[in-house]
Amino acid sequence: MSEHSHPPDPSAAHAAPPQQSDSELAREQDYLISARAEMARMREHTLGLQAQAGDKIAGEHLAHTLWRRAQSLVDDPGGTLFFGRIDTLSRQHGTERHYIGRRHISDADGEPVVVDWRADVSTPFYRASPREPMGVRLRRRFGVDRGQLTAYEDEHLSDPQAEDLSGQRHSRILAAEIERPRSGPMRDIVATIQPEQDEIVRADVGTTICVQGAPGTGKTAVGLHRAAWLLYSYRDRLSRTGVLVIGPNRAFLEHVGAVLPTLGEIEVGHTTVEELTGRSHGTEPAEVATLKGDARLAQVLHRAVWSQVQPASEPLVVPRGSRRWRVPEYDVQQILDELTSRGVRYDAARQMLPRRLAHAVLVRMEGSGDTPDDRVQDAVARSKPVRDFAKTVWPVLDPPAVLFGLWSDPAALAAAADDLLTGDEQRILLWEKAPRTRGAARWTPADTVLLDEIGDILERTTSLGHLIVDEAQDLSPMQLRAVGRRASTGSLTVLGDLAQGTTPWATRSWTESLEHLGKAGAHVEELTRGFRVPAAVIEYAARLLPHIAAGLALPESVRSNPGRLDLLSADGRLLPATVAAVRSSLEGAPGTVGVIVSDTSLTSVAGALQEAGIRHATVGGPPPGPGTDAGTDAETDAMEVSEARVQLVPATLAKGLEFDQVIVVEPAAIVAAEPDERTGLRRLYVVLTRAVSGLTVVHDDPLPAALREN
Ligand SMILES: Nc1ncnc2c1ncn2[C@@H]1O[C@H](COP(=O)(O)OP(=O)(O)OP(=O)(O)O)[C@@H](O)[C@H]1O
Repeated sequence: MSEHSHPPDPSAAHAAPPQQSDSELAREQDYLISARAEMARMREHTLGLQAQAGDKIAGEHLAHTLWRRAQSLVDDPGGTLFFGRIDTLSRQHGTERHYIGRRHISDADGEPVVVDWRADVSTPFYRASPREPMGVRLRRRFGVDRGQLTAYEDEHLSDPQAEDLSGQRHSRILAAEIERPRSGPMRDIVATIQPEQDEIVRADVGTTICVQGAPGTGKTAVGLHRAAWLLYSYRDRLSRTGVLVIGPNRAFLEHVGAVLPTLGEIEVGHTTVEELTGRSHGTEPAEVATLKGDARLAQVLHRAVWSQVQPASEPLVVPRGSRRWRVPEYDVQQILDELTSRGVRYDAARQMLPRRLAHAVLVRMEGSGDTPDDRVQDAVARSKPVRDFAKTVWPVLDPPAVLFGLWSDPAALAAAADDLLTGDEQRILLWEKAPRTRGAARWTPADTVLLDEIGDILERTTSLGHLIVDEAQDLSPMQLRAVGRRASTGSLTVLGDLAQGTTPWATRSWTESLEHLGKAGAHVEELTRGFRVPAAVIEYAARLLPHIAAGLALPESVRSNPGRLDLLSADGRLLPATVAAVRSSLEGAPGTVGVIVSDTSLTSVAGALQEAGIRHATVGGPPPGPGTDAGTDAETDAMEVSEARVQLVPATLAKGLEFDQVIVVEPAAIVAAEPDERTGLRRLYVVLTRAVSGLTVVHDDPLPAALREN
């Protein structure tokens, strides 16, 4: 690699002054200026277009599309329109040069000035290597600061002497991006997507991929960029069928929610797994929730629904004029048997029943010499005797009624659970005291997943085009089924880390999870290079791995900064020591400071920070009670999490988040807050791996033994 500009150190590449003396850099800067002018021209052109359509609604739609297009062409003077360039040589096209940016820009003749990073021609920018140059002679990466190009780095890939320089250790620009202190919500990584990540991002639309990866290996980033790439590459299909991102909680979605809009994709839904299946009000012991998440429940529910179809115990009798037509029980039963074995949903079959019964009546009419036509069949199907008969043998159901029946009636549960659940298991599922009506039932989160399953047995759930499921290791088999049925005709990107599973029902194997998702056999890819956590911190956290997920590969930090790790014993003064650690982090470096505490210590730590005058916001909302930041400090209270440098984080909401510096308060309490030690240590592993620059562990109680081992 030849480097034509010299940022003082890797992490300062963004701040390096423009190299005005370098004529090549100046030429590239001129190109950027002309690209900006072309983009302004494109915007002017779009603004000048009139929305002319056949009718009012089409006109409004077109006007909205034009407005959105004009919005997407607003230039951000603080950013750059391209971050890379490739010069390629092919027999077909000769020498070509492409500038790679976040969006496509063309000149007045329609010739590309900047190509979208998602276009096929951009692929070699991410994947080419000296071993496989993909026709690339030159790959150039640009250093950028406040809208200016500050540096560039070249790789001459067709040079047989060239070494493989794709790793960030060799690229200051790449290193600078990775080492950048974190502040605010997650950003896109389009300029620096790595080859192994790019393979996942650009996998074909029909491909379901499962990505196992240690903390900070870029799973979330890859999933979001995959969504953006899919929408670009299959726009028509996916804007019709939809793309949805599913994350563990709202705090996580706020952290990642800006990435897709920055990439120009505003129509991707973001939801939590709980929101996916509806609101819940009740709580229950982990043991019960775990059982409700067991895949056997799918069969129990299936039986509970289909057993509502009653055996034909009476003939169908339909009076018409002076005649009474009679369909005997065994003929009715044949119709019921045929409908139950067709593989259609309960409601679809129920709706077919009246016509089937009417047909049986018509056959009898014909048998006695009548010549009834379709209208007669319709009339018979709609007649009261047929409708009443159909309703009796094939009742209308709704999910709450079915679940209410199971949880309140031991006989009903026993009939459906039969050989599937033990007597003890059935006992813990039953309500101790059943609510009087199903409207009064306080459904728990696990119940809502079961209601969703019943809903799907009754009526097919609409499938989307693509789903990105993050932190998927935490989903129960029944939750996985709920996600999977929303991708039954689409595909999935499943992201997670077995070592970070903190629910009682966390998955043990991706093979199993994929089966529950309805995508058995889908490819599992492992990412092992860590872009967030520096070596000193990841090595410390990895002491927990043998206790939480033996067999998983140690993550390899690719950060050149080894990071800072401080273990502080508080000597009985936990809160003052925490405050001091926060102060020192604030003074020591720029970027966010995440203070991660056990959920039960949230109030006391919030009080201590506030007393010390440290402005902060609490992830998930301020804790209740006096002496906290709720209501007592208007300034703190009003602060958005995304704006706060100091963020107080309950350990249960830390998953998926990252902070420039992290202070973990009292690890023993974080472990003890979980129902068992393994889950506690997994929670600790999650919180210890949130730091980009430095980790401080403040403790009064002894550290968990697993962390003391070396
Ligand atoms: N190719 C890359 N270039 C620059 N930064 C990257 C790259 N890949 C990942 N990162 C950064 O590394 C950090 C971690 O990424 P991300 O949150 O996607 O990891 P993760 O595997 O989902 O982590 P976790 O399992 O801890 O939630 C983010 O700041 C992300 O922007």
